[in-house]
This record gives sequence, structure tokens and C-alpha cells, in this order.
Amino acid sequence: MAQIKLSNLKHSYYPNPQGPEDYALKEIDVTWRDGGAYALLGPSGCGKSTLLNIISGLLMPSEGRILFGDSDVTALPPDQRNIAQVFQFPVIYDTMSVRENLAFPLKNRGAAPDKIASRVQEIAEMLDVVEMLDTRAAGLSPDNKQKISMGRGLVRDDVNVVMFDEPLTVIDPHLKWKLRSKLKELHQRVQATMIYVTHDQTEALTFADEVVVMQEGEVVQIGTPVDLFERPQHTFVGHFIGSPGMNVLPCQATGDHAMFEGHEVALEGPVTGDGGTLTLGVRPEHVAIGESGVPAHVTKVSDVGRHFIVEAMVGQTPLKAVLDHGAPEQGSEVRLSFDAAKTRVYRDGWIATQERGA
Ligand SMILES: Nc1ncnc2c1ncn2[C@@H]1O[C@H](COP(=O)(O)OP(=O)(O)OP(=O)(O)O)[C@@H](O)[C@H]1O
Repeated sequence: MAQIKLSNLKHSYYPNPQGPEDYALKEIDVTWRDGGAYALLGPSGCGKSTLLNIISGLLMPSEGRILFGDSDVTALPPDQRNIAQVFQFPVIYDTMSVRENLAFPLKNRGAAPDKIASRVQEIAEMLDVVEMLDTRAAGLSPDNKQKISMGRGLVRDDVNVVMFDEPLTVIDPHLKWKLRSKLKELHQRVQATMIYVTHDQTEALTFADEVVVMQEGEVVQIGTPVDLFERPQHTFVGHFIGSPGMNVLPCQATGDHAMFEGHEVALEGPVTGDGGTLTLGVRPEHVAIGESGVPAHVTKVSDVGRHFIVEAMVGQTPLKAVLDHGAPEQGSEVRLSFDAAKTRVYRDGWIATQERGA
């Protein structure tokens, strides 16, 4: 296993890129700790596959370096990078048994038969597939085939990194949550560096110790699931993570307060910088209904089981609140207050308030 460092990586699919818009990856600088569980999260087209292909060696970056520990692997082909990959669709040999499939990566590397037998048994136990070991892979369900594919990715204990590319795509929705938590458990037991690529926030937040959020070829935030929820560094993170996402509202700001639809709103701390377009960011969970605050007209109330989602208009601007109880009537006039410690201003999308005391 190894620490992975991506240093000043840039990639363009064009031979003569003219500007930032010609780059699939704009400038990536990240270090992944040895043994950590990471997710690369972002919408389709943000550059996740490009980055994965650069790490695995299928693609040579236009600029920058990839280091595994102290070795620069930028120029090495995939077979010399010592990586295990699990893809969207199962990669297994139908004619072999489950046992032979799991043993294959070890056998290929010339591991001793007793080591192969014990490691295959160990991985099969972790994945709950012991009873299938002597079944031919051809007869397995797609879910089980993908489980075996994962097992093949995890069976070697000498790889630099295990990379998962949207591995739950073929899994039945009702089994997804099971495998999501299984993968987390596997990481804790296997202790390998793992990178999990997905556009699904639940998968990323369940699996990873740290999530790398990407948008249009850029990393917009790297943080724990709590960091991403509690203090989004960019409105994209606020909106992409959470359900519903963060309210992003037009505003002006001075000192430590903002003006929103003609009402003063207290912020977490003083506004920094100047110029650009300002927006106010507050998560629906941090909007309350009470006696005082910004007047609003309730347009919709949805009971989603664990809480209510209240949609309201403040002047011309729609926003959402999440309430555990005490939901107002649709059509009623209410007052909304924002939790000041969780209310921030963003300048051109990037956070522009200082945390009090920071
Ligand atoms: N071979 C290619 N030639 C030219 N442009 C490409 C090529 N592959 C990807 N791109 C472009 O690079 C950008 C990033 O694509 P990439 O496939 O890395 O994103 P992604 O986040 O993995 O999306 P998805 O989840 O849909 O695969 C996109 O704008 C895409 O159109």
C-alpha cells in the first residue's frame, strides 16, 4: 500500500488547448493517505473517469505527476503500477468456479498455494460468499458476480491502491445499501488505500473517510462527510450534497450581515474580499419557523417521513426549510430565521465569510 500524491495534474484531450474550457482536468493537487478510504464525487462529465484513468496509467496527463509513496509512476504503464480495479460491470471468468476466480490475481502473481487458499477463504468470508466457492461463476446473479469482482479486487494484499469505478451500478436497488455498508466494513478489515468513484452522494458519504468533490475538472472541496455538510466551501458542494441541497440566495453583504430580499440576516462572521457576485448559503436544516425573522409565504409542505420539507417564497426568491415538527399550513404567512453560525456568504461560488474565532 502507498500514499498517493497527484501533483499539479492537468489534462486536456485536445492537442493544443487554448483556455481552461479545453481542460477535462484543470489543476488537481491531492494527497491520499496510505490506507485511507476516499471517494471521488461529482456529476457526469466532471472528470472522474479521466482522473481514474490517469491514476491507473491508461491515460498520460498533459501536465503534472503521480507519485505512489516516493516513486514517480507518471510514465509507468498500468501493469507496472500494481493497482487493483473494480469496474461498473463484473469482470470475471464465467467458465471458472468462484474459488478459481478469487484465486486468479494471486495465482497470476505466483503466490504459494497455501497462501492462495487461506486468502481466498478470508475474502470469501468477508463477502459472505463461502457457500458459492465451488459454484461455476456463469450461473451467478449479476449482484453475486459483482461481489466476486470486488473480491478479486481485494484479494491481493500487496497492491498500491484499490479503485472502484461506480461499482454498484449493476446491483439491485434493494441490495445496494447492503453492499455499501459491506464495502465500508471491508475497508476497515483490509486496510488498503481505496478510491471509490461515484456520482451518488449516499455511496460516497457512506464509504469514504474523506470525499473529494469535483466540478468541471476542478476539486471544489476535500473533506469528511461532516465537513461537506457543515461548512461547504463552494455553493456547488452545498447544493450537490444534502437532500434537499443548501439554499443559495441572492444577497448583498457588509460586515457580518447580509441583506436578503430587503431583510438583514446575521452571518457566521465577517465577509472577506470584494467584487464578484454574492450569494447567501444556508442549509434547509438551519432554517427555522418562529415569531421573528424574514416574512415568507408557504407554497408547499411535504411530509417525507422523518421530517417535513417546507417550500416558501421570500419576496421573489424561493427557499426550503427542513422541520422535524410543527410544519405550517400550505398558503400561510410565516417568519423564517436562519441559524447565524451556519449562514454564510459566497463570492462567485466560493465561501467568503470567516468563521468567528477562526
Ligand atoms: N476521449 C475523450 N475525448 C475528448 N473529450 C473527452 C474524452 N473523454 C472524456 N472527455 C471529456 O472530458 C470531460 C470529463 O469527462 P469524464 O468522463 O472524465 O467525466 P466523468 O465525471 O467520469 O463523467 P461520467 O460519470 O459520465 O463518466 C467531459 O467534458 C468529457 O466530455
